[in-house]
Amino acid sequence: MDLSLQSFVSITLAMVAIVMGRLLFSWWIMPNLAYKKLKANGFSGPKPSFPFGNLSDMKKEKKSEDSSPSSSIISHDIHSAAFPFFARWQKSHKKVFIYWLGTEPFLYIADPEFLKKMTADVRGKSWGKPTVFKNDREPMFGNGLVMVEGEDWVRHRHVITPAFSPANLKAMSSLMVESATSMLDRWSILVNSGKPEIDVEKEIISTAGEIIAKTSFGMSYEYGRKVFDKLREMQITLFKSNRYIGVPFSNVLNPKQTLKAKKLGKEIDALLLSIITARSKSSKRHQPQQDLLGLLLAENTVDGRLGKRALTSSELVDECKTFFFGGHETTALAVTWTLLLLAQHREWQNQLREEIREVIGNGEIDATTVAGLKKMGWVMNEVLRLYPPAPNVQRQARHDIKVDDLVIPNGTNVWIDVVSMHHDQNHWGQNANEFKPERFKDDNLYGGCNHKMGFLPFGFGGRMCVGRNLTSMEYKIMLTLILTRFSFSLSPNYCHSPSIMLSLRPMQGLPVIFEPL
Ligand code: HEM
Repeated sequence: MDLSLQSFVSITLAMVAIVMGRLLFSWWIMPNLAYKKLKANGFSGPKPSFPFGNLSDMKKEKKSEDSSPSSSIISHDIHSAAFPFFARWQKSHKKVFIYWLGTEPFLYIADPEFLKKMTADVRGKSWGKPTVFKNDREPMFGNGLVMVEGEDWVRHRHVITPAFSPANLKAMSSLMVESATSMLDRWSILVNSGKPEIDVEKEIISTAGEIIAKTSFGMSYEYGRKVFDKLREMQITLFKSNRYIGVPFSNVLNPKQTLKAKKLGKEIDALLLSIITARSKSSKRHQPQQDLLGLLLAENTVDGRLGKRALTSSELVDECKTFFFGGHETTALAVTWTLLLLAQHREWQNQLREEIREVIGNGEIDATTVAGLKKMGWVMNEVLRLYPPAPNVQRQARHDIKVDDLVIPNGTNVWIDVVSMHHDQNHWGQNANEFKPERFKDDNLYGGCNHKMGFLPFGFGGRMCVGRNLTSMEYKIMLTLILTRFSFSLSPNYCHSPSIMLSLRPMQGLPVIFEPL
């Protein structure tokens, strides 16, 4: 071998060794060090295997659950349907244990008291989000509020919170009424033409998508509709693929989808940037637009008040995507699950109609009037308890956290099982799995749960959902409009299969039979 070939081979071998060493370090040594520290606290958990961790078990169990013959029986005791593996592991490892997503260990928590002790002294800016999810959901959230951390999170939250103030939300109610009314007009045409059965899940998700696009970046704008269509396409592309979160090179398993999502991501960013640039120019001459982007732009530039804290154009792009992905499906699923429960409990349809008559009568449906619908608020809370659209909350520790005499080490991934806590009879009583909106009558915040961390539909602490008031308004507007136009019952074709696809959704849709009032 001549000298230059020899040195080429040695350099190549050295580079391969460095790459292999780095991979070994990040996929084997680091996770195992983290695992050892966590395990030193005495936590147990299911046995993982490299490189899938416990994912194979999780996927297998989900499949067998989906094809269960009992899936047509309607039970609200859904934990073992939504998370069969967690329900099974809880039997051997109780409510706090370690499991693995690929090469990443996670601390699983379904015990509100443990959660309270662990989170009491950690401020919003001191929480991180698990790196595996940040990577996986990068095309959806980028550096938007859901994923940013530390001082950046404080800066983003500062600019964004005022956009969701009651006064600003009020201005959005007419957009909601408009979109929901055109959905119901479509339903009326179907019902009147002898097709009273409608799969409401798809309908409501697409209407909520339209509403969030209008309220986020203004669909009436030149590029608004295009952004909306591409955002939906990206969502389908990302979640159609069989995903192996935490497994090395998992993106390579679906190269086509990964490339398509990347391409769509770039196109969406470019379109949103053109909207932002056009708006920034015109807002100097006109009143700010009353959608979230318009409000953020105004907040960003008021007399230079925010100075260095202002969001950059690319951060604003990520926030628009965050509102779309974080805000429409969750809200739509809250309405969808409500239609299931109200179809089963027609006495509650009547009670809500009665309340609408008393509170709104023939008046206008808007932010102020729907705010007076108290019973509807109990129903919303009870639905979010039984069928939480965000079925888990994830965090990553950014420093060591003490829980009594245990230490949860810096870097620990945390997975909080909201579905389990919302159905726990130890905290909600014997009727935990029954639909009883009246439990929120005298305890609007906690529904009589005996633990303050037992009801977390919108998360907790400083990082609690920023869009919860927008959701409450949209939910009440949609439901009021539906209840005043139709009564409804469940179709015999409905198959009860609550499943997790990022959100908690009815896997086989929700066919409902409508009768005009
Ligand atoms: C039923 C509807 C909704 C549910 C169940 C829901 C649930 C959640 C949950 C569980 C979190 C995580 C909180 C935590 O980590 O403790 C969250 C955060 C967030 N949500 Fe929502 N959400 C809903 C609607 C919305 C809407 C309508 C928007 C915006 C238009 C929105 C925007 C966000 C944002 C930006 C965050 C991140 C907050 C932060 O980290 O500071 N959400 N939401």
